[in-house]
This record gives sequence, C-alpha cells and structure tokens, in this order.
Amino acid sequence: MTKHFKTFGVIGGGAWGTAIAQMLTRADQDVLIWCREPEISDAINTRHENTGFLPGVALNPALKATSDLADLHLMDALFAVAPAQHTRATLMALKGHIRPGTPVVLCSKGIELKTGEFMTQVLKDELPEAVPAVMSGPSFAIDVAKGLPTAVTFAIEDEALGTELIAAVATPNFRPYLAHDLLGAEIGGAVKNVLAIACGIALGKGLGRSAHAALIARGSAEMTRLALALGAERETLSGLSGLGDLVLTCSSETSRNMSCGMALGKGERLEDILGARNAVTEGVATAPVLKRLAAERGVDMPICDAVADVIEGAISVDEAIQQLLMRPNKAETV
Ligand SMILES: NC(=O)c1ccc[n+]([C@@H]2O[C@H](COP(=O)([O-])OP(=O)(O)OC[C@H]3O[C@@H](n4cnc5c(N)ncnc54)[C@H](O)[C@@H]3O)[C@@H](O)[C@H]2O)c1
Ligand SMILES: O=P(O)(O)OC[C@H](O)CO
Repeated sequence: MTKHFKTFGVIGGGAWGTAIAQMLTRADQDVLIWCREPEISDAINTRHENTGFLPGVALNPALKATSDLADLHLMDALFAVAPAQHTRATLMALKGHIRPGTPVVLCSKGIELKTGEFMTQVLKDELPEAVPAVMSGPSFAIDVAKGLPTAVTFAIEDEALGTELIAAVATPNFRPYLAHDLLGAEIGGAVKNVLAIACGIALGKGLGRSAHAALIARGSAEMTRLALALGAERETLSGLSGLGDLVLTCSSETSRNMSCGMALGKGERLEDILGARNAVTEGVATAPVLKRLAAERGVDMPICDAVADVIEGAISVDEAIQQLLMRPNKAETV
C-alpha cells in the first residue's frame, strides 16, 4: 500500500464496478462503492453480495456500499464504472466533491450517443479538475471478482502518478500495465463491443469459425484505422485494450455484446434480447454513434457500419451479411 492513496470510491454498482471494488479490497484499500439502487448497496453491506448484478460471488466484508453519491466526498481516487450513457450524470453529481488533481479512472467502454464523446472528454466537461486515467482490457467482471488472473491497460499521462496508482491497486492476479495513450485505450474498448455483436451474429447465423476469425482480423483493422485517424497510437490497438479485449469479447458468450449478436443471428428481435436482460450491452448504443464518427472522419468501417444498420433496423441481418460479402476485393491493409 502506498502513502498517497488510502481511500477509493467506485462509481457504479454493476458487475464491473463490483468486481473492481472487490479487487481493490484485495489490495488492502479502503473502498466505498456507489450503487444507484439502494437495495443493491444494502445487499453489499449486509449480505456481502451484489444480488442484482453479480449474484453468487462472495464479496469481501470490508467492502462498504452507499446509494448516495455525495458519500464519495474527497476520496483519494475514483473509478468511474457507470454505463457510458450514464457516466456524465454521475460525474456531474460529484461536482464539489473532489479535490483538484484527484485521479478518476474511467472504466466504461463506450461513446456517448448524444455528443459523440469518449469518456475522457465527458470527464473533462464535467470535472475538469480531475486527472483522467483509462483502465481497459480483457476482463470479465466474474473473472476479476473471483480473483482469476487478469491483465489490463492502465493509461494515464503522468507516468509517476500512474506508477503510484498501479502500485496501490495491483495484486499478483490483477496486473495493470502502464500506458500513456488514453484515447487509444478508449477506442479499443468501445469498438470491440460493436465488433463482438458482429461476431455473435456470424456465429448465431451459423457462418462458421473461418468467418468469425475474418471478422476479428478485419475488425481489428477497422479499429486501428479509426485510432490512427483520431490521433491514437497503433501500438495501443495491438495491446491488451485493443486486440486483447477484442479476442476475449468476440470469443465468449459471457460477453453481453457477443451473446446479443448471437441472438440477433438466430433471428431474435433486439427489443426482446435487451428486454430480457438486467445488464448493459454497450455496443448497441455505441454502434450508431461510431458510424457517425467514422463518416465524419472519412474512416472506412464497413463491419461496424453494418452492425449499426442492423441495430437501427435499417437493414436485416441477411442484408448486412450480403452487403459485407459483396464488397469489392481489395488489398489487405489497415
Ligand atoms: N461486466 C463486465 O465484465 C465489464 C468488464 C469491463 C468493462 N465493463 C464496462 O463497465 C461498464 C458498466 O458495466 P457493468 O457490467 O458494470 O454494468 P451491469 O450491466 O452489470 O449493470 C448495469 C449498471 O447500470 C447502472 N445504471 C442503469 N441505469 C443507470 C442510470 N440512469 N444512471 C447510472 N447508472 C445506471 C445500474 O445501476 C448498474 O450498475 C460498461 O461500460 C461496461 O462496458 C464491464
Ligand atoms: O460483456 P461485455 O460484452 O460488455 O464485455 C465485458 C468486458 O468488456 C470484456 O473485457
């Protein structure tokens, strides 16, 4: 434990916020998690279980929960883990509750639909006095909550501060790797969700593992193309928060995005799929805004565009597949 970081606040009591809070208690930190639903904070405090979003995992009794965001007042560092479309509102509510220079580690994977902003920009808008960091990579909440080995990208501009933060949160089974390209880490996390929907559709439709692998590889090219156009670094997209997370999310039905795609590929309706789950499927909101962003920047992202068109009901799954397969042959470049 370092001297500087003694208290950690986690904004968001979903599966990922709960797993991060549990991980922080393993690093012997003093952790308070904010849950939007009072019954969830009560369950964490009394039963040591997040009965709504991460049932069945015994949480460290040292973990404390609240349903009042103001209780995160003057924490040494914060992890922002609300779904991307709700991150702005939670950060706004923390105005006046943080010291200048407080690190806010952004852990949500998505782009804000109404503004087209990534989470670092949302943070800058709402809490400009905070120091942004991005933690992203291949990490299912259930794995981290159980303490299975996990490695993630931890991107922050100030290397010394990043080193200190990592020292405060890392354990042998939770390994954050220091990086400086926040935008690249955010792009990987947001785009892989959309690509996981595409991979799920292909598998749900029975197109086979060859098509699945092709989608991952060409999807990775799309992700990298966007990153380069927006000023991020190619290396980031081949690291944990890029390729690493793309492979995990596109390969397992534990992923909400992948399983949503599979159900779409099997012919289920999007409203029914989303209505039946008590969990966020970030790629659904990200796909349309990503399509807009790519068009504005002149970046060719045919797989992501096809997912957006299916989500918005502009074309059917079969039309999307035909559209992709009928594209002219081209050189294999990023
Ligand atoms: N679950 C994972 O394995 C995992 C891993 C890495 C990153 N993430 C990312 O973490 C973020 C949160 O996902 P999750 O899996 O913890 O969520 P979840 O699906 O487990 O739970 C949904 C969360 O959304 C919250 N919510 C719903 N409406 C809200 C509102 N109006 N304002 C604020 N919060 C609201 C709920 O309180 C709940 O905490 C997402 O961006 C996701 O991509 C998730
Ligand atoms: O369940 P998903 O699709 O939101 O993916 C969870 C994590 O982002 C995997 O790293």
